[in-house]
Amino acid sequence: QLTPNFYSRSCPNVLGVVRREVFKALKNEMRMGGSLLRLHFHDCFVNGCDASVMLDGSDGEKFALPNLNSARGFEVVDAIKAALENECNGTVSCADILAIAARDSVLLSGGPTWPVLLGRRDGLVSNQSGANSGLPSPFDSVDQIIAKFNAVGLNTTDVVSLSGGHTIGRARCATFSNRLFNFSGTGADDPTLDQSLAAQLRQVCPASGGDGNATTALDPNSTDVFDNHYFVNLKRNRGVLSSDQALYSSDAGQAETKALVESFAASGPLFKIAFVNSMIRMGNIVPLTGSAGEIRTNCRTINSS
Ligand code: HEM
Ligand SMILES: [Ca+2]
Ligand SMILES: [Ca+2]
Repeated sequence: QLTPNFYSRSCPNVLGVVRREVFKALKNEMRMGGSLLRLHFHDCFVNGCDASVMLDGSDGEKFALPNLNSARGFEVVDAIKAALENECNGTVSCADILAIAARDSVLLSGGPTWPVLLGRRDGLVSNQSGANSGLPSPFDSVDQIIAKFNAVGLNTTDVVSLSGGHTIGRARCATFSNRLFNFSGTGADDPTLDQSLAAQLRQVCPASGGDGNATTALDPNSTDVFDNHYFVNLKRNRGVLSSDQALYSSDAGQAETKALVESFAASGPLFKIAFVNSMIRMGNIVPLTGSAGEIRTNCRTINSS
């Protein structure tokens, strides 16, 4: 059972310390807000929110396809952890750090805030395979993505509201360039991709050669601001990932996701309320509590006994 007051006696400044470190990181690079939000998501979907994503080691989640050359922000988490070890050693879990840093990243990007529930403990294992099978892919259908959310206890509303996390951050060409050239062997672009955006994206991701790691904003024209513009984009066929656009355009019986996109596009406040609600639900995915797991000293390694 998580609670917002978990550290009120053992580490009363925890929230201030994390806020200060996240602020520093975003001042240096606004994109880090997106990277930290995504890290919490990738943690919670694999073995629950237990900081498994943080563990080093060649069979760890960091080497799974959705994370390799993609997940970022590990050094910022290290800095937060070091500051907290200084403040109240052996007390705050890496899993809770990821949850607070995600909340602060959203707030400092102009989004909503909420009381973060705390008291998670850190897990002892991290496997590539769990991340490969549990994390949604940008090439998944809406039905496949819903199934992966259902598998961790989240619903279709959570799929759409949390996809709104793509209102900030960036994506590499490798994750969407299949939409730009000879889409699914049709000889043309993805028909659900706006032509002028397609032309823009082809500048970033040229057909041949170029830098496969080049990136573009997931929410063109509102990159660093946590707003509902992402949903407005979807209504204009301006979603960057195929999995984004499919929430609105999929003809595979997804009237429900389309209706949710419509309502979040129409109302920023409605989106923000739904996002907060879903973030709390995501942060509750099978947390280790009580004496399960441990409080890591270094987020990258389990404690030696
Ligand atoms: C619904 C299924 C989802 C899919 C298929 C998906 C896929 C992706 C992909 C492919 C990228 C780009 C990665 C790269 O370029 O290497 C990305 C980035 C991102 N995702 Fe998602 N994502 C999903 C859900 C979420 C959720 C639930 C959140 C958080 C609430 C989230 C937050 C982000 C953020 C903030 C970025 C940008 C990260 C950065 O700039 O470092 N995504 N996502
Ligand atoms: Ca995890
Ligand atoms: Ca935005």
